[in-house]
Amino acid sequence: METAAVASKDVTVSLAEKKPKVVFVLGGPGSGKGTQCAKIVQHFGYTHLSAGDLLREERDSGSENGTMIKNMMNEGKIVPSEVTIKLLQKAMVENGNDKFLIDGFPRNEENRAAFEAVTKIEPEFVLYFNCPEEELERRILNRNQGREDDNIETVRKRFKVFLESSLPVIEYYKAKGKVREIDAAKPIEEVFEAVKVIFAPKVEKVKSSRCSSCAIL
Ligand SMILES: Nc1ncnc2c1ncn2[C@@H]1O[C@H](COP(=O)(O)OP(=O)(O)OP(=O)(O)O)[C@@H](O)[C@H]1O
Ligand SMILES: Nc1ccn([C@@H]2O[C@H](COP(=O)(O)O)[C@@H](O)[C@H]2O)c(=O)n1
Ligand SMILES: [Mg+2]
Repeated sequence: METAAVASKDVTVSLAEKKPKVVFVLGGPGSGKGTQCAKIVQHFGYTHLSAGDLLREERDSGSENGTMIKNMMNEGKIVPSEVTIKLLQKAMVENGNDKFLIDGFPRNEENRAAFEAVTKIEPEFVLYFNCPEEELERRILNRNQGREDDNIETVRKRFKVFLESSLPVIEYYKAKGKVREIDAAKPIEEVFEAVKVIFAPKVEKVKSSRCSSCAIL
């Protein structure tokens, strides 16, 4: 226990020194977070960390938390923040990159407040994929990736948790002017066109004065 606490402190210190740039990626189950993150990685050099994928790896690793994670996921419930944050911290410290897309996190107020308190990292912004429930259900039931939680009963529970616990987090960041909302009901390439606008470097507006070395106004 003492060793685990020390290891966790070391990770926290390393992360504080690294000061990574973080973008949170949120949206209902099946809204296309993973699909769009893969594209952002290719075009904009971020590293994609999916909280759900990290929890699935931990569940399957034979760790002491495995059974608890499995039960929570099958019920569509949110795993205690301590577990998820340790996995995210470790993944960020071990990775050479300094800019991360954190997909599916923070899922509730507890996730949000604990991440901020432990890591002292404030996201650059929150990318929010907004999509109606009927479309989410259609996508999840056609996904065929063998996920135990991709069944109609669990999807409905996950969507309820999204409305009750995750939307308030999005509202919290909206009030801080940090949410970039995307209509995720459109086809994949159209959604990515909207995503690109958000990630593309902003070109500074040229002042309307005469350029001294050329004839441009
Ligand atoms: N814009 C889109 N239009 C149609 N299908 C899509 C779109 N985006 C993603 N999909 C498909 O929907 C399914 C869910 O997408 P994805 O896995 O990216 O969602 P997610 O938000 O990561 O879901 P989860 O929260 O369950 O991990 C996949 O089969 C994907 O190919
Ligand atoms: N912050 C999180 C993220 C995910 N979970 C659990 O994992 C399930 C799947 O997540 P996806 O993002 O891959 O859909 C989710 O339903 C939760 O059970 C979590 O607890 N905390
Ligand atoms: Mg996903």
